[in-house]
Amino acid sequence: MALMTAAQYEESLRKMKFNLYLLGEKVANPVDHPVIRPSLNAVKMTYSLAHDPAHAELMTATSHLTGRKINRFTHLHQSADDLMKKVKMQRLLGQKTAACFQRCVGMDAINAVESVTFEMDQALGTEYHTRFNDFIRLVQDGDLTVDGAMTDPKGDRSLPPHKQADPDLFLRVAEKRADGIVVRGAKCHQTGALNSHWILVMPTISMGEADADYAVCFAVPADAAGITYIYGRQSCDTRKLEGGDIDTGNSTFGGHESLVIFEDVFVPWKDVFMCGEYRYSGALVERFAGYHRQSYGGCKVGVGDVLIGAAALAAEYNGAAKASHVKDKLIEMVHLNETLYACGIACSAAGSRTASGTYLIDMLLANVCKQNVTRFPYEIARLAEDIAGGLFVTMPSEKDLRHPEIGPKIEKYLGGTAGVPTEHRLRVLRLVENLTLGTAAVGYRTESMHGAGSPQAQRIMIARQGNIEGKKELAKKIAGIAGADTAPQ
Ligand SMILES: Cc1cc2nc3c(=O)[nH]c(=O)nc-3n(C[C@H](O)[C@H](O)[C@H](O)COP(=O)(O)OP(=O)(O)OC[C@H]3O[C@@H](n4cnc5c(N)ncnc54)[C@H](O)[C@@H]3O)c2cc1C
Repeated sequence: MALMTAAQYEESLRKMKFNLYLLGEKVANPVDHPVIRPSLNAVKMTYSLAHDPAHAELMTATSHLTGRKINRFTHLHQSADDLMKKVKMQRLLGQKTAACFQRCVGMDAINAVESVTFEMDQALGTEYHTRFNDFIRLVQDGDLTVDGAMTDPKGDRSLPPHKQADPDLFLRVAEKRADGIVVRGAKCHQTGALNSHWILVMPTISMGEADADYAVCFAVPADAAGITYIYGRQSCDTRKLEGGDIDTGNSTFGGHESLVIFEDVFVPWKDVFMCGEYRYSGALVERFAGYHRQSYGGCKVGVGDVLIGAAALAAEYNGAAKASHVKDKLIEMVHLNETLYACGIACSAAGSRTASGTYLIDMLLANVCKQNVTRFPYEIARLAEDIAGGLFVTMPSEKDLRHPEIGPKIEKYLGGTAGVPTEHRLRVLRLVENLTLGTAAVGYRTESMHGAGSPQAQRIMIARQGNIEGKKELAKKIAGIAGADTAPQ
């Protein structure tokens, strides 16, 4: 089986035995839990669209390892065209779900680990890449969802891992055995962890020699013994427990994040892809972050398309659609959204081949892409809130709308343009709320800020790759400045 159906994917998750806590209670069945279910539905879309002939070109690829047709989320990019198709696929899924569909972190992680392990084996004579290819075959043939786990709790941000008051604040190798390693620590903010079959753990920062125990990369079944999940709260999440389908804004799809704790988890050597080679941790972090910064030039754009559509509908439903400032605000939203897309496509088109054959995005452009992502969705959300009017945060609940006595009063007083049902107006306003302040704002706003690294992380990469010295030489030549300067650097 190289392509699972959405139903097979759901069944495969039912067989997982997660040790999960949500709202202070142990959850035996995450698949049917009303708080979690929308996030499963979003990942399911990555499976169902792969079977739709209309989307097969974006959603599937040919494995360079087996020659079989696989889901693009399990593919190792073999060309710049593959990189561009990835971004287009992410936009499509953002449009279909208006939420985080979670499968990108694993795709970005496998691509980063593949090229780095190749380079490690070439330089060090290790066998990490051979092992990793076996893991990739498993993922591709089984059409598995992988959680890309990079972010450690990090404790005191001014201290490296080995200087933390608690040695487990970065995930580490606690014991090396003949048959494998035992790891301890945690990963925070893990997107889609409970919708994943495997976790691919990577180091979170560039490490030095004293942190060699923390320079560890491995894969582990997501329900392995010793792993505990504590489900992350999202704004307005308990609305999903109230019944109805208006107040959630998007009752079908969502995303999720989780705190994942590893307490002496055993990993056999076959699934270990870095263990102490601290010099390679920086490259792994940079490549994973680079791919993920590219990803946002697709997924956030697709979600942005839905938000722009919702704002346009809100204006139509309250009679303001023809106002020139509203039209101009919608144009500005499109301009910002397409700028993000242009960045995602550009860093893909300018991608290049790594030593392993896997294609890597242009790092400078991917970092510029993400830097824009830390800003533009906020502006798009601001404009959507402007156009929506205040009702999207003050309107009564669905239960009030359905109430025999007060429902008709809501119908009468909260209607907009004649002929548009009040319920339609309220539904679209709840969607705006969902994307700007509700559960989906986790993905659309704060993940845009911090996901794939906080803004400063991109500025460091831009400083490193921006070639200011080269630009100075260009200016000197044009200005007719010859010879060396003595000005302090
Ligand atoms: C919705 C969401 C989903 C995510 N999904 C995933 C996922 O699937 N997998 C994954 O691995 N990670 C994931 N992340 C984690 C993401 O990569 C981190 O949030 C990001 O790297 C920032 O880390 P932090 O949240 O610990 O913030 P912090 O490190 O606490 O940063 C807060 C601020 O402090 C600054 N700062 C931090 N350290 C230093 C320092 N040493 N010196 C100077 N300034 C510093 C930062 O620049 C920032 O301004 C997700 C995050 C979010 C919000």
